[in-house]
Amino acid sequence: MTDATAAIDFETSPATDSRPHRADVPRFLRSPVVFILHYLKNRRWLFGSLFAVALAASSCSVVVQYGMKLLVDAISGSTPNPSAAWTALAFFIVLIGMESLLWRSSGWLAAKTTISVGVDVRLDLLDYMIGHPVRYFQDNLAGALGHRVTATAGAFGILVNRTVWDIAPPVISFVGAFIIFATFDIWMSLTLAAFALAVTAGLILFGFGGRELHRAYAEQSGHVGGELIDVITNVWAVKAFSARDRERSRLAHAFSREAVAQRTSWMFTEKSRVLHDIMLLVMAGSMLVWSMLLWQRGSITSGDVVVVSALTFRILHGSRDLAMALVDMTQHFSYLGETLRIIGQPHEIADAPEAAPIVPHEGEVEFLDVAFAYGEGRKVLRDFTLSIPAGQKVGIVGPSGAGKSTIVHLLQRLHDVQEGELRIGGHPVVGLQQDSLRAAISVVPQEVSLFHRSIGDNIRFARPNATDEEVVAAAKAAYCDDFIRALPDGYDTLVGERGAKLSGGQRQRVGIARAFLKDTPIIILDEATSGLDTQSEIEVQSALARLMRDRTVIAVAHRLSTIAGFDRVVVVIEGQIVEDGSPKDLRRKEGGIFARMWSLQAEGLSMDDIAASMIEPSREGGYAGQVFGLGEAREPAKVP
Ligand SMILES: Nc1ncnc2c1ncn2[C@@H]1O[C@H](COP(=O)(O)OP(=O)(O)OP(=O)(O)O)[C@@H](O)[C@H]1O
Repeated sequence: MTDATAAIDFETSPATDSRPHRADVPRFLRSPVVFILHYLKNRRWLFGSLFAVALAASSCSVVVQYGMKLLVDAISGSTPNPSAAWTALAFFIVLIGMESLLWRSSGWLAAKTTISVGVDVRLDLLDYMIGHPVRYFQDNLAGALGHRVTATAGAFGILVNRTVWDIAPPVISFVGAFIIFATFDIWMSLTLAAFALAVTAGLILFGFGGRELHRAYAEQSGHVGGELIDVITNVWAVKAFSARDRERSRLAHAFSREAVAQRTSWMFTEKSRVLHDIMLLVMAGSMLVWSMLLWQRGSITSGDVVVVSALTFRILHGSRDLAMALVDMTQHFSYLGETLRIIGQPHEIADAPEAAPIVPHEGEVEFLDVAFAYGEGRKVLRDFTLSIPAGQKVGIVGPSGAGKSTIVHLLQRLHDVQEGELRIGGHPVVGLQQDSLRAAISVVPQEVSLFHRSIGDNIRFARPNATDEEVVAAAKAAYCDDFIRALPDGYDTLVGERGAKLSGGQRQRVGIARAFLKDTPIIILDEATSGLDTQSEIEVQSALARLMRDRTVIAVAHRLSTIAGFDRVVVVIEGQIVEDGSPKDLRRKEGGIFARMWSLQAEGLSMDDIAASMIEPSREGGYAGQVFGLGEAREPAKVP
């Protein structure tokens, strides 16, 4: 992270003690202009030098033309003057050398500045982006976001480089030519100005006309890129369904649509070149004729004719670069604006300014009258109260959609509660920094998320400063050590994309090893053993049993057998606790829901089959929550 990022200036609204805090967006992400100025200001001396050197180099290139005029005048006059000719030549050569030196210096400065800003931009955008909730990454594809971050860094470089190399030189040439032409004919200067402005404006207008074509090509190209990646990612399905030819012709279709869009966009650029060539011919021809007439009348020298022709060509060539640069820059500018709109949205969940960097050491968890809904949707949790003393192991069970995962997500503060309060170790979670809150919780999810790095690094991800011995100890505790040592490179073996080279059970155990290494007072098991075969489940269960010792555990479980040994089971239906007690007591409870779930699962029914068999459809035909025999159980549950 750069200093700039570290000092990100969050304008904040006054925070209250217990309400969630919504931070405003850092200033530099608010508009493309502010964004660009932010990075220019961060390296003001380097960028200042870059622009100064570029202006000096452009000026030099105009003066070089003047040097040529002096040389021609010295050798072509009626009385040749060798000493003036040699001086003019020396002046000319020195200027050419200076111009090269200045342009090369500008190249060096541009490389130094834009490359480092490219690093900063990517880190800053990534840093801010990671603060968005998980839902944001579900709504915006990961590949598209990654591409946007990289392209934005590129866009900044293009905007700077275009300004330095395509805008500064023609503008300086124009100003220089205007001054030089004015020394022999002011009307010539004014005509040149009018012509150059008309050519540039005409080309810009024409260029804007093509924006839609270029945009259509960019869209097609992005679409085709996505299709190609989709096929490669799903190569298993392509092979399994013998779909090679089908997919090939599907892609051929997409490629040819892209080719049409590309050709149209390219041809438009060619048309603008033709237009420019015609303008160049008319203007350069007129200026040359005009200067020749002035020379014929003896008003100007041969050198003046040379400088008029050289500068006219220079300006006209520059005008095309200028027009194209301006069109291109507006496109990059709007891309930047779009990126800032997507990435620079306010964080839904942000640390309050006074949030404490305290890592809770006690594993006590309290949900106090919590209500929660996703967006404007129905309430997923209502009047939800649950107190879990430190060290207790609680299983949360219930049908699909009951709100079980929501409960554990709220605990990690992936969302903020809308009513009530959530406390961990006695601290309201909204009063803690998110990083310190999460440092107190280890999560073993159903799908452990692994990086395409070595298996050792993946375990160490939980605690980057852990020693090799600690990593191995965690792996041993999670029953991973044996299988890791059997891998070709042991702990250095790369695990493949998202851990593809490991089995489901092995991935789970790596997840458990991470939790051992993180060593937190609270453990969340989010359906950690579903989807495993019996052998894997036995291994994972043994690892979990060790992990859970002396910690608070909250486990979302579909298979009731996995929580049979827990201290407590909470049955949740439609966001409310309907039963709460030890698994032993609940299993024995006459007519109890858990007892019926248990016996139905023993008969081989899944949790959803059980839920369906226990919920009676309402008269309207939907499930209105008419849960059999839940009248008493719907009373707020008591902590055992
Ligand atoms: N990100 C989300 N945006 C909108 N609604 C959501 C989101 N996540 C969950 N829901 C909804 O909230 C309700 C509770 O979901 P939750 O995932 O907590 O249930 P669950 O009990 O864990 O279900 P399952 O056992 O199927 O995982 C469901 O109706 C679900 O559709």
